[in-house]
Amino acid sequence: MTVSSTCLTLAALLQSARQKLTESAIEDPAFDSRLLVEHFTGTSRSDAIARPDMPVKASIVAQVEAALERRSRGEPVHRILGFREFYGLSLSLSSQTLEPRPDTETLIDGLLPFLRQSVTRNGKCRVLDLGTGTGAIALALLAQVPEAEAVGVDISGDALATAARNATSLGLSTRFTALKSDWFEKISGRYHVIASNPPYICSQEIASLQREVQLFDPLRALDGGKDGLDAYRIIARNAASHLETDGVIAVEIGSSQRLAVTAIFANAGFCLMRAMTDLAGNDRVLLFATA
Ligand SMILES: C[S@@+](CC[C@H](N)C(=O)[O-])C[C@H]1O[C@@H](n2cnc3c(N)ncnc32)[C@H](O)[C@@H]1O
Repeated sequence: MTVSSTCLTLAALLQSARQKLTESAIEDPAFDSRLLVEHFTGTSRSDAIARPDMPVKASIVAQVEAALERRSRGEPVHRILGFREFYGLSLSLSSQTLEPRPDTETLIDGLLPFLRQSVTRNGKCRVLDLGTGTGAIALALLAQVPEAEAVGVDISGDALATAARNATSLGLSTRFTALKSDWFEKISGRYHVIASNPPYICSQEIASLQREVQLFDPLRALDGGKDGLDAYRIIARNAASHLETDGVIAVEIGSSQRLAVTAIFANAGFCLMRAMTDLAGNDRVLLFATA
């Protein structure tokens, strides 16, 4: 059965949407179809239980149908919705922003104690988020620590516009500055926290990524150069000039990069304070301080 652009009940729409995504071999058809139907119908999970016979207008059914078509062709569900949740915040996406991943929330968990310590010690905390994308890291930290301020750097003007929009819609714009810069090029001053989830995939591995990632996440957000480590070398080389004495650097890494990234930062004069794994138990975040 395919979704047709006629009036349907909510239950029938949910069922046919799920069936379409199952037939298209989408990995989690139940989850994705529910997200799309709820978004376009303005309903919630409880409506599906309490009001299964609720009529859905043909025009809304048509919107769901178009979204299912996009999903069937491989477009990630959050790209279709135009937003994704990150650390409890709803963040708008654009074509030049990476979709923030749940694994990156590990970096927020690792950094929050340092932001709070810095506020206790200094009355403030200045954060530099290198490669800010949607603003995910900076905005999640600002939302948790009201005394903190952040500069979000990116090389993509489109990503910075998206990050600034997200800051405004979350009521965080007075503490967030979006700055176009090639890593540290336009950075002046010192920060208590330098955070980054840089591109870290080896160039030659990009072609073998999942099609959702390869086709819909921007290449600039993924490609870390020949060995995937280009951005870490730049960050490690420049961090000392922009870190407060008792400051902390936190980087997200690929699951096989722990030793290589630790060596890059050690050579630049930093010691590993903490290594953290993600929800799947893979190495994901490293925190460094001045040695
Ligand atoms: C993996 S994405 C991370 C986005 C976001 N911080 C997150 O965690 O969801 C890497 C980001 O680095 C940015 N980037 C790539 N090269 C850059 C450069 N030379 N200078 C500044 N930002 C850069 C990309 O545009 C992208 O937004």
